[in-house]
Amino acid sequence: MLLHLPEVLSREEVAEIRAALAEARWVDGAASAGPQAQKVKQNKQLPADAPEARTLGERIEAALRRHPLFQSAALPHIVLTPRFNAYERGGHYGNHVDSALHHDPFRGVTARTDISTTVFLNDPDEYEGGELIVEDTYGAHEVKLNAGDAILYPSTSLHRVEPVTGGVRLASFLWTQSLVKDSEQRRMLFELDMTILRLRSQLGDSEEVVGLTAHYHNLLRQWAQM
Ligand SMILES: O=C(O)CCC(=O)C(=O)O
Ligand SMILES: [Fe+2]
Repeated sequence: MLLHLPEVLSREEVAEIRAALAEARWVDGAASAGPQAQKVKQNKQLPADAPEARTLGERIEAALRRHPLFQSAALPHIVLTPRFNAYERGGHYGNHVDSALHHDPFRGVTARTDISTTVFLNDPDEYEGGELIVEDTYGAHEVKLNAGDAILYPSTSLHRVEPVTGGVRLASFLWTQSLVKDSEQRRMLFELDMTILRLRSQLGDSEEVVGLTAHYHNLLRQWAQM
């Protein structure tokens, strides 16, 4: 499941984060990729252990955690500290799958990557190219969102960032270990949760709504792993 999260960051937050990124020290992104991804990666990143990356990353994480769709769709167990990348002058990231495990130097934890997230920090008209393409069994999906919006996709999917042929594409990206490892189970829980929300707004806490809510929690109890 690909999910668009609108307005994770406000316009003001985007502007503040971009101002801080303009002052930050950037390094070659290939250094932090595995052997396959390294060959197809051409971008810049903030060093994963840079103090300024931590402060900015924690702002992104707090904003995501406030977003009701993120909670429901990701069912986060561990959110790794968000990182930052920049693509310009033909910068791109060819087809790859994210490494199964990632270490968070700030928290000293290693997490399984179940869900990948990109938070866009530029509007689409600020750069040429730079689409995030995510492949799943239904084909290839092209994603280019407004500044402050985010996309969630299963970390199992092959994906790439097309060359940026004009302007600069800035983004924050991160991985989440979900309480529910299986993406189909997560999708069913998300759809059930959204349906219950709609029913509750129509019917209030009727007996049926309470019954479905019990099913939701009992399924989550079956499937959640910590
Ligand atoms: O820049 C993006 O949207 C995705 C980056 C990415 O795929 C990665 O760093 O693994
Ligand atoms: Fe990736």
